[in-house]
Formats: sequence, C-alpha cells, structure tokens
Amino acid sequence: MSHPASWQAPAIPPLAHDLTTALQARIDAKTKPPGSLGRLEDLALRLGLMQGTTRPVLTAPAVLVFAGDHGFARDGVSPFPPEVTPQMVANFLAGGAGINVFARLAGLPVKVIDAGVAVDLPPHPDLIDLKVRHGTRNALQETALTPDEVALCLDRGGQVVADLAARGCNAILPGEMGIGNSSAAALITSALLDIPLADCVGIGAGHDPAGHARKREILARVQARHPGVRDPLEALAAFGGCEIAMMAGAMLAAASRRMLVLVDGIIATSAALVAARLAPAMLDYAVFAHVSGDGPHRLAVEALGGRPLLDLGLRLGEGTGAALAWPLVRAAAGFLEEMATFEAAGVSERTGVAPQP
Ligand SMILES: Cc1cc2ncn([C@H]3O[C@H](COP(=O)(O)O)[C@@H](O)[C@H]3O)c2cc1C
Ligand SMILES: O=C(O)c1cccnc1
Repeated sequence: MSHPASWQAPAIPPLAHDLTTALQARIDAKTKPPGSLGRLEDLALRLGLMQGTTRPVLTAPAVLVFAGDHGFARDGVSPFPPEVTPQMVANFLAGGAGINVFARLAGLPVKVIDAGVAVDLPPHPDLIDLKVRHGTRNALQETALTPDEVALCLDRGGQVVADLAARGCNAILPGEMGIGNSSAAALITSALLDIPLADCVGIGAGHDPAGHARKREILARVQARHPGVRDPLEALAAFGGCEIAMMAGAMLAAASRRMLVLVDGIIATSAALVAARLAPAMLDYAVFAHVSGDGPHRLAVEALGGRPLLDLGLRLGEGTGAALAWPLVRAAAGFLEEMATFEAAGVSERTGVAPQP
C-alpha cells in the first residue's frame, strides 16, 4: 500500500445563502408563472449563490480536455489500444473530435492538457504541456503514481484554472481522454464509495459482454493488489491516472474561486468524487451535466447528490456531455438577466384566485 501524500486542498468559500431570498424574488418577478422554468430556476439560483450576486454572469468558459495514459491499458481493460490517446489528442487539436463539434456549437474554446500521455506530443497553441510522466505505472504490479506525482497533478490542474481565472474565466467544463481511464475511474469509485467493484465497472469505450467480463476480472486483480484503499490521494496513487488527478485539482481550484464546474461523464465524475473527498464543499460549485449511458455512472452521481441535466445515453467522455449541457446553463443565467419583469412589461401578476365563471 502506498503512503498517501499530504496535499492540502484549497479553501472553498461557502455559497452566499444570504442571497437566497433576493435571488428567488428576482426569479419570481420574471414574466412567467412562478416555477415554470423548472430546473433552470434552480440552476439560476445556484449560479447566484455560487457567484455571490443576484446577477450572475458566465464569462470566458472553457472546455479542458485532460489527456493521460494508463500502465494497464495493454492488459485487456479497454477494447482500444493506448495509441488512440495521442491520436485523439491530434484529432482534438485539428478540431475533428466530438468535443470540438459540440464546443463549436456552444461557442466554447477547447484547451487540451497533456497530463501524462505516454508519448511526447508536438507543440500546438491549444495544447498545454503539463505532463507529469509518460503514462502511469501498471497498477496490476505497482502503484500507478507516487504520492509526489499525485500532488504534482493536483497542483498543475489548479494552475490551469488559476491561469484561466486570471483571464476572466468563471466556468470550466473538464473532460478527458485516456485509453484505460474508465478502469481507473471504476477502481477509484469502488474504493471511495465502498461499493463492490463489479458494480462500478462499465463497458468503457465499448466492450462486448466477454470483454466486459474480462475487464471486471482484470480490475478485480488490480484491486486485490491494492487492498483497503479508502483515501482519495491513496486511490489516485494506487490506480492513477494523471488526467483524473489533474481534473480533480482543476475542480478544487475552480470551486475555491467560486467558479462553476460542469461535470461530464463517468471519468470526470470519478475526479469530482476525489475532489469532494478532499474538500466536500467542491460539490456546491458542481453541476452534473448528464448521466452517462455507461451504467455505473448513475450510481456515482447519486452518491454525490447530483441531479444530471441530461440523460442522452452518451458514453463518450471528452467533456461532450458538459458541452451539450452548456446552453442550458447559459439559459439559466440568460433568463435571469434578460427576461422582463411583470412590472417592466406591464403584465398582470398572479392573483392566486381562479376567476369566477
Ligand atoms: C476513438 C475514441 C475516442 C474517445 N473519446 C473519448 N473516449 C473515451 O474512452 C476512453 C475510456 O474507455 P476505456 O477505459 O474503455 O479505454 C477514454 O479515453 C474516454 O474519454 C474515446 C475512446 C475512443 C476509442
Ligand atoms: O461516461 C463517460 O464519460 C464515458 C463512458 C465510457 C467511455 N468514456 C467515457
């Protein structure tokens, strides 16, 4: 068993609960039956509480695709070879991946972070090189990351967010790319939620039933190699990967700056789980974009008290679910800012009494 690194999560400010009444009044003054915008109203309220204002605005949002490789990726845990990780990074940088399409439609920039891809990547203006190591060690044999490497990943994820915040960003959409990372996510989720591993192992990048059974069997061996892991830092060290740890660091740094974190699928949620174990208040700044079509995701989201905005059967990752949900977040802030009030538009308010026939 590895020794957990001592890493201090940043302080996370509480939500501005004192503004609840004022925000609700602002929402209710809009020209609509009270509550008729449903969960967009909850979202608008939460944005206000996060930002500490009755007039929340979303500024300079960014999709952050954290990429990393996994030492056990050649052992049958994924239906795809690890070469796909750098190949997909090239695809992201060329603008051709699913996340690029949805981000373009939503007006979001895509930044790719090399957290720990196994090969060196050529420089590109949209590629941020924060590589901690060339892929994780094989968790079937040893700890995937040293405690120091875990701390470095968390810090560098925080640095990405600090740099974005300095340029006015107040919302991040973390995504990931890394063949084998649905396995690391399953191991982390099982360890931190203390639920059977078999319930946490999904089909990832599309296993058939035989492949799925083999993945479960291999991951049971990984888990047996690292018994009794319950601590978030220890889970990151035991199972990896760099991109999950960096996402967790980014989520914590975002929450510490009152920034919105739009959580994507099963792998991003494992990072949110790590972050929440390091600083539970991170969840105050997290909105769950969607529930993945990969079965175990629902369990993890529910354990974190999340209410996913979308349920589209997506199981791609990359931040695609977050990018697709982004227009809903914008709609929440947008109606609060732009919709006319009853007073301004001269629309009669609810009497509360049904007119007599
Ligand atoms: C072409 C391709 C593009 C992807 N984009 C995201 N993923 C997704 O699949 C991977 C996780 O599944 P597993 O653990 O089974 O390898 C991650 O990279 C995830 O983002 C992809 C997977 C593939 C094959
Ligand atoms: O839920 C996800 O984000 C997911 C599921 C399978 C593979 N990659 C990502």
